[in-house]
Amino acid sequence: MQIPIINRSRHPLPAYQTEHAAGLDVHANLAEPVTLKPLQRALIPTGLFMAIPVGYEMQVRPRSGLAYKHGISIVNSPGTIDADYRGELKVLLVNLSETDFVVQDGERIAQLVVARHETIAWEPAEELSETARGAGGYGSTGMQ
Ligand SMILES: O=c1ccn([C@H]2C[C@H](O)[C@@H](COP(=O)(O)OP(=O)(O)OP(=O)(O)O)O2)c(=O)[nH]1
Ligand SMILES: [Mg+2]
Repeated sequence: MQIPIINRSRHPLPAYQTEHAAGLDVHANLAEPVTLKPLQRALIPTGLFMAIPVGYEMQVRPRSGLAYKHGISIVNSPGTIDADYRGELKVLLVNLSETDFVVQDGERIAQLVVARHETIAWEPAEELSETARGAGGYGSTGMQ
């Protein structure tokens, strides 16, 4: 699938790092580094603008390496980019570690996954079909 994109950053387009990767790594586009103190969050610009085809969404997901090594995650993970959004793609990073983390210009801060989605219409009902689970949840089947 092709997705129209405008790149106003100084960096390459988001790219798959391996042949069958699901996510395209996206770069921070910063005039200067951003320091995230513990539990601090920041909206990191990418300089990218795109037109996702109708019927698809883009998910903005954390990178596991940044999460494991530095406690960097995404507050609204997975972020949702709508097909009708034409603004700049931004990534809402949060520092969940106990030490400062510096986001550098050009750093691969997140990965983008494009997924198909349904558009539904509600069908108001008085009763729902019966199932073995019923209303059980939140650990109702046990923890092991
Ligand atoms: O991580 C994200 C999440 C969202 N967006 C952009 C694209 C998305 O289409 C738009 C709105 O996102 P969302 O619906 O999650 O936010 P909202 O708080 O509901 O804002 P709105 O009222 O504008 O929909 O913001 C980003 O750039 N990065
Ligand atoms: Mg919204």
